[in-house]
Amino acid sequence: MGFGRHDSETATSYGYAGSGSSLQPEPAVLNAEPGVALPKPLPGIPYNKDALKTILGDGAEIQKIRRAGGSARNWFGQQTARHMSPLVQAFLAPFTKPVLILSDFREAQDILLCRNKEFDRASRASDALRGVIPWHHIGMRTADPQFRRNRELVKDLMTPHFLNTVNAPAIYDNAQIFLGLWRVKAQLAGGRPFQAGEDIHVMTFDIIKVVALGEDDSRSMTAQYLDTVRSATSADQMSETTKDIVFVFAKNEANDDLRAHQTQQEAVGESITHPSPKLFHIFHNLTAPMREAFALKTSMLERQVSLAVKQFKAGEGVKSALDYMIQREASAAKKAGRQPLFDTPSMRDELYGYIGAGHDTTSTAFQWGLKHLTVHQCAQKKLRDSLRAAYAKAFDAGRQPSVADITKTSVPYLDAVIEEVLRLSAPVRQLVREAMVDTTLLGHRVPKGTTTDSWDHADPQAFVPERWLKKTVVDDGAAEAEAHHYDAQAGPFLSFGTGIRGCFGRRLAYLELRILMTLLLWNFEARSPAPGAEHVGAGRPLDH
Ligand code: HEM
Repeated sequence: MGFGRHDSETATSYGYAGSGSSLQPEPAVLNAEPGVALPKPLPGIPYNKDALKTILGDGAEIQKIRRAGGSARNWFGQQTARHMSPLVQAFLAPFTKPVLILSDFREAQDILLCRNKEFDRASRASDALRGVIPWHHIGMRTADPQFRRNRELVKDLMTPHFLNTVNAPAIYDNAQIFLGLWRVKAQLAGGRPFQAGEDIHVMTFDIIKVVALGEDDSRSMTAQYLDTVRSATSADQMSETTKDIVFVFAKNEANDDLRAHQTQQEAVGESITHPSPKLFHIFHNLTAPMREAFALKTSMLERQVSLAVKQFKAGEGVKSALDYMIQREASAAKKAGRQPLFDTPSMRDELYGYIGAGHDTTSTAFQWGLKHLTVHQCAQKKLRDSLRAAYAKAFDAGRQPSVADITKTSVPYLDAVIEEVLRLSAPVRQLVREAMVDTTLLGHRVPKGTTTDSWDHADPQAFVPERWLKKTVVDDGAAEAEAHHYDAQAGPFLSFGTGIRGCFGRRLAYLELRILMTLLLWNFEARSPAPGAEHVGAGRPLDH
C-alpha cells in the first residue's frame, strides 16, 4: 500500500512498515539494551556471522548492495534460502534488537489471524505513519480503543452494496476518461509504443480521490491532460522519435492534490529508515515542502467536506466515502440529540489515509498486470476471449460491458489473472509485526519487542493464472463438460495480509482491478515489447 510513489522496487509506503522503504535497512529500534554495541543474536536462530563483526550488522551488507544498484528488498527474500531456514535473524541497525525474517506461510498466517495479542503493528511503522496521519487507524495499535472507534467510522465502506453501487460507477467513469486518453495517444503515436506508467499512476489517483471524497468543481487530472494531448502538436508538446522507439508525450504535471500526497508519502518512506522516525517527523514537518503539503491537504479536505455537507443538506445521495461518513454522523447526532460533527481529525485522516493506502498499491498492481499480460500474450488472448464470452451480448452489440455487467458477472479467468498478478507483484511485500510479549516462533524463543517480518520467498516466479482455477466436471445428463471456477484458496496468498490488520481496502482493490483490466483488455491490445525490453523491471516505464 502506498504513500509514496510506488513502483514495487523503490516504493516508499504509507502504512506498511514492510513495504518498499522498510526494505532499506529496517532497524528494529526496540528496547535497545544500553551499553550493547555489537549485535547480539537470539539463540538457535540462524544469522550471517559477518554481521556480528560490525556495529552496522547486516546493514553494512545491505548498504553495499544498494550502493552497487542492487535491491535491498531482494536481500530480505534471500536470507531464508541462504540459511536454509524458514526463520532467520538480521541485524539492521546499531544498538537494536535483531529483526526476525519469517518465511513460513502457515506460521505467518497464524500470527496474523490468531496471535494479535502477541504481535501487533511495529513501533517503527506506527511512528513513521503517525508523523503524517496521526489519526488514521493504520498507525494505531490494535488494542488502542481509538483503533476501534476509527474502524467504526469506515466500517461499511467495503460492503458489496457500497462498492457496487457507489464506487464501481465512479471507477468505471474515470476508466473511460483514461481509455479516451489512450485512444488519442495510440492514434498520435501511430503504432509506436508509449510509456504507460505515469498515466496509470495519475488515473488511479483520480479514482481513489473521487471514491474517497467525491467530485469537486475541477475536472480529473486525466481529463485535463487529455485536452493537453489533444490540442498539442508534435512540434510543441510531443517529441516524435524515430520508428520503434518510444513515442514521448508531454508530461502530465501533478496538480496540488497529487503533489501534496506524494510529498507526504515520501516523508513516510524517508522516516522509516531514520534511526528515530518520530524525531525525523518533528523536524521534517517544519520544512517548507511539508508545511505546503499539509496546507494543501487541509485546503483539499475543507473544500470537499463543505461541498459534501452542502450536497447532503440538499438531499443528494451518497457518492463517496466522505458522503457516507457525513450521512452516518448526521443520523448518529440526530439519535443522540446533539449537533453533528462533520469535520473531525479522525474523519480527515481516515479519508486522507484511504487515498494514501489505496493509490500506489492499486497503481502498482495494475501496472504489473499490464506488464505480465504484455509479456504473456497467450494469457492476454485467453483473458480477452473469456471476457468476450462472458459479455457475449455486449460483444455482439459492439458495445463495452457496462458497469453492472462487470459487477454482476463472474469471469473466473479474470479473477485468476488478478490473483496471479497480486501474488507475483505483491505491492506490499512484507508484513511487519512486533512482539508485544515474550513468545515463540517456530519453536524459538522470541523476546518482547522483536520485529518479525514475514516473507514468502518460496513462490515460483512463473506467471500462471491457471493455478487459481479449479476444474469441475459438469454432467447435465446429456453430456459431460469441464467448467473452471476461481479458487482464492488454491495456494498460499498474503498479498493483502490477513486477520484484523489485513488490508482494509482489499475488496475495493479487487473491484478496481476487475473494472480496469476488463475495460483495458476490451479496448486495447497490449503488444509484445520490443526485443530486449521484455524483462524491464517493475517501476520502469511500461510501453503500450
Ligand atoms: C492492490 C492493492 C492493495 C494491496 C496489495 C494492499 C495490501 C495491503 C496489505 C498487505 C496490508 C496489511 C499490512 C499488514 O498486515 O501489516 C494492507 C493494509 C491496509 N490497506 Fe491495503 N492494499 C491494497 C489496496 C488498498 C486500498 C484500495 C485501500 C483503500 C482504502 C487500502 C487500505 C488499507 C488500510 C487502511 C490498511 C491498514 C489496515 C490496518 O492497519 O488495520 N488498501 N494493505
